[in-house]
Parts: sequence; C-alpha cells; structure tokens
Amino acid sequence: MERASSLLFQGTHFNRKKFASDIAIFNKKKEAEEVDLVVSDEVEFNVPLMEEQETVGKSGKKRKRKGNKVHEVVEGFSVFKKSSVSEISKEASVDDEIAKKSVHEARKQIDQQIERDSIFRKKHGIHISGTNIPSPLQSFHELRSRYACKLYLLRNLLQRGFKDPTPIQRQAIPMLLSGRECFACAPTGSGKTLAFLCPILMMIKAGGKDCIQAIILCPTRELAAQTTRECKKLSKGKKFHVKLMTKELTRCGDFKKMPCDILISTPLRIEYAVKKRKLDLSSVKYLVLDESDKLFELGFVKQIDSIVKACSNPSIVRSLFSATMPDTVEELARSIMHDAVRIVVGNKNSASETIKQKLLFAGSEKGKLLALRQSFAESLNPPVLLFVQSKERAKELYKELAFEDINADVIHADLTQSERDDAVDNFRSGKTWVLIATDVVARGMDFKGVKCVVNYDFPESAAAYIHRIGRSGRAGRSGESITLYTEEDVPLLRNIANVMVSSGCEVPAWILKLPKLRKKKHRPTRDSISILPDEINE
Ligand SMILES: Nc1ncnc2c1ncn2[C@@H]1O[C@H](COP(=O)(O)OP(=O)(O)OP(=O)(O)O)[C@@H](O)[C@H]1O
Repeated sequence: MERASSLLFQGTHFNRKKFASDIAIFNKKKEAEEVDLVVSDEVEFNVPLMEEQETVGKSGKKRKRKGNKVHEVVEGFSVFKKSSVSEISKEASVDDEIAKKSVHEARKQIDQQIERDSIFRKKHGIHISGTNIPSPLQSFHELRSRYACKLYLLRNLLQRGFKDPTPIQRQAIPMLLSGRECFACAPTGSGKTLAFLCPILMMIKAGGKDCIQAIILCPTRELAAQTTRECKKLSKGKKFHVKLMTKELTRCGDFKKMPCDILISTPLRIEYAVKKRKLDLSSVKYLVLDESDKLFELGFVKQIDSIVKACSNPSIVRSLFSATMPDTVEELARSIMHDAVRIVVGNKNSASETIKQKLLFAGSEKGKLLALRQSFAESLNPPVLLFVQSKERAKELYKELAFEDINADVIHADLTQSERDDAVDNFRSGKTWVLIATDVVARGMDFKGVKCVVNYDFPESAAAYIHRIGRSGRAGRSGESITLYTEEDVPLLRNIANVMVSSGCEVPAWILKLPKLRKKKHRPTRDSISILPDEINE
C-alpha cells in the first residue's frame, strides 16, 4: 500500500490532514470513475479476477469488480496497472528483443539460403530474373520432401533412368509448383518436356471432374504425339486421361462426355474445336506453350491468342518453353503473363555445347551433292538427319539417295499423317538410317542417338539452325552437325558463325567480319538438286 500511494501521489506536495475532508470527497468521486477503469481495463489487459463481484455504476449498468473495498480495489488496480504496465513493457521489451533476434535470425537464414541458391544456380548455369523465386531442386527426392510428390511419379522417373534433374528442371519445376508463370529458355535436348510435365502431373487431379485441367500446345503434330507419349509414360500407375488432339477428335469428339485431364495439340486443332465444336477451356489450370517462339510467329499467333482467351480461369498458370527466345517474344509474353519469372540456362539462344559443329563450303548445288556423297563414303555414321529447305527439295534429294541405294526415307508436309508417323517410327527404331526432312521435324523431336545432322540446305535463321542441329547431341550425349553452304548463303553465314562461337566451336575469322544481316531470315532460291540424267528423273 505504501508503495502504491507513493506511486499514486508521486510529484504532489500537500498537507493531507488539512485537506482530509476534500480528500474524502475526491476519493468517492474517483471510486466510481476507477471502477469503470477496472472493468474496461480488465478486458483490455486480460487481468485475472481474484474474486468477482457485481456492482451497479452511475449509468446503472452491472459491473464486475475485485476485492471487498472499492478503494483497495482501485488502489490495487492502480498499483497492478502501473506495475503491470512496467512489467508488461519490460516483458514487451524482452519479447521485442526475442522477436528482433528471431527476425534477425530468420533474415540471416533467408540470406544464407539465397546465397546458397545463387551458388547452386551458378554451378548449373541457371540465370533467373523475377521476384520471390523458389530454391532450385537439389534432387528429384526433394520433390517429395518439399512438395509431397506421389511415389508413382518418382518411381516412373527412376524407371526412365532419370537420376538427377537437368538444370532447367531444377528451376522450372519448383517455379511452376509455386504457381508462378514463367518463360524458360534452355538448350535443345536439355529436358524441357519433363520440366513442364512433372509439375502438371503433381498439381492436377487424376480423373478430375472439371475436365481439361492442362493444355500443352506444340507447333507440329509429331511433337504433340511425342509429348503425349512422354506424358503417358510419366503418369504410368495413375489414372490420368492424357489425350492427343487428333484430326478425328477435333472434328467428331464429344467434348462434353470426353474424359480428359491433359490435352496436347497443335494450336489450329484446339482453336477449331473451341470455335466450331464448343470445346470448353474455362477449367484449364495449366497452359504450356512448347517451342513458344515458333508459336508466336505469324502463322500461329492468332490461334494462340484465341486459345489464351478461351482459357479464362483467372488463376491459370501459363508457361513458355523453348531453346530460342527472341526479345520480341519475351516482351509479348510479359504483356500477357502475371509477374512472370524468366529462366535461362546457359547462354540465351545458343546451341547445345555437346554438338561438334562444322561449316563446309560446297560451291554449288552440284557441289553439295558431291560433298554429301563423300561424307557418306568417309565418315557419316547413321542415324543421320538431312535438312532441306522445302518439300520439293526433300523429294528431289530422296530420289538421289534412293538411286544410290542409301537406306533413306523422307518426311514433309505433303505426306499423309500415317506416312509421316511411319517415317518417324522407322527412323526412331533404326529401320531407316537417313531421314530427309523439312523443318517439320526440326523442333522438339527427340530422336535418341542421332549421330549427325546435315544442313543440306542452309537454315533460314539462327533459331532454325539451333533447333535443327539440336536433334543430335541430346541429354548430354555428344553429337555432330555439318552445314553446307554456297555463295547464296553468305548473307546469313555470320549469324550462324556467331551461334557456333558462342557454343565454343571454331570458325574462320573472315566469316565473323562479314556484314551483319538486317533481316532475321534469309531463304535464297536454289537450283534443282538433281544431277541424275533427265530420263531417270522422268
Ligand atoms: N533428368 C533427366 N535425366 C536424363 N535424361 C533426361 C532427363 N530429363 C529428360 N531426359 C531425356 O533427355 C532427352 C531430351 O529431353 P527433351 O526432349 O525434353 O528436351 P528439350 O529440352 O525439350 O529439347 P528441344 O529443345 O529439342 O525440344 C529425352 O530423351 C529425355 O528422355
């Protein structure tokens, strides 16, 4: 009590005896006011009541109070309040200290993690830009510890022989699992397909009722078919409905009754189904644009636009993947994506470093055929992929090689779907040693073990070059490419040479001094390939 009154009257000096009656009146007034305080402050500070009583205040409201004597209660409360405030503030400052320390500790740990992540990314050639980027995957097992990945998927990864994630998988998988939109650029054959399939399989429901939950768009039917096969292999053991949008499905599919979790297609077929057959894409949660720079080219961009609009789910996660990503595509992508993260593995727009690239001057069209013959005779080991600039030239070259009894086949857009499928299957299985192709198989096709890619006709752009030669040297294997050129190809020579230099290949110095080509593409008209006598050609 003494301590209480000394606290109560701290700083006041007056004669208590002389003013005793005033003090009594004053105390009565205070009693009522401070009872109010007890009630309100009890609530505020959560003061435990020793003995609860009810009293009626001036306002007539029932109030709770502690103790027998109001005065004591008031003093007690005041003391309690004052000491509580100081204790609380002491405690609070201790709490503050602890909080500050733990915030500091947490910050330190975050900083250390950021540092570790950045060292790890550097080691794997991963470059990122964006905010709040999740840590890269150290191993596939982390899919389970960090993201509760189901065992069937880990088992399937292991069965496919995938021991460790590739750099693009290390960063893109956690990104998509965190619901972030991204555009990813990584070399050909570096496992981009798994980088988008894996998170989709982890995030959507197998046999979900909502119908289509994920859409993967590819520029060619062959690539769509390949991705469908890959998705089915990865989802083995789970009842996912993985569908390839075939011509029949586009025209006659009953989309309302069709069970489909993941739909894989070229843009034209989906656009047709949306516009003419009322295919509903409003439940799509994941939209992947594989070979995205190709999909943003003139022939596709309108279809892509209408598909993106039809995928109206506001929480959709969209992602773009390719080995080449021009700045214009990045800008376009940024304008439609939310807070997208950019992931680049290695040098942007460069060829895989596992491919030994060669340039060979052939003088003329006839010189090209002679150079090819010589290469077959001396060093070319099958399987070999030969690229030409048009379907007409593919047919011409096929005739030449068939005449020489070379085990060759051809693939181009004039063939029926089943002829195209057969050409791909026979080349894959080793029945065909040499496949002559237009750019229809230049992107994304995973022909394991292609020893050499020959650019019989010079590619029309640096991007086309990167994708063509990328059919060899996949998944860390070594590969080879030979690019024949004539005088007509010189304008684009420097661009291709730059790609070669950036992936560590040597080129003659004079090529690098050639004037820069303003246009991105160059497609010269060429003389016919044939050197066969006319009567054989007829
Ligand atoms: N983690 C992994 N470990 C080993 N091999 C892998 C791994 N992930 C994927 N692969 C294999 O690597 C090969 C190339 O993968 P994928 O076709 O996805 O490459 P990509 O980056 O999409 O190439 P492109 O740019 O040509 O489309 C495939 O045969 C695939 O099975």
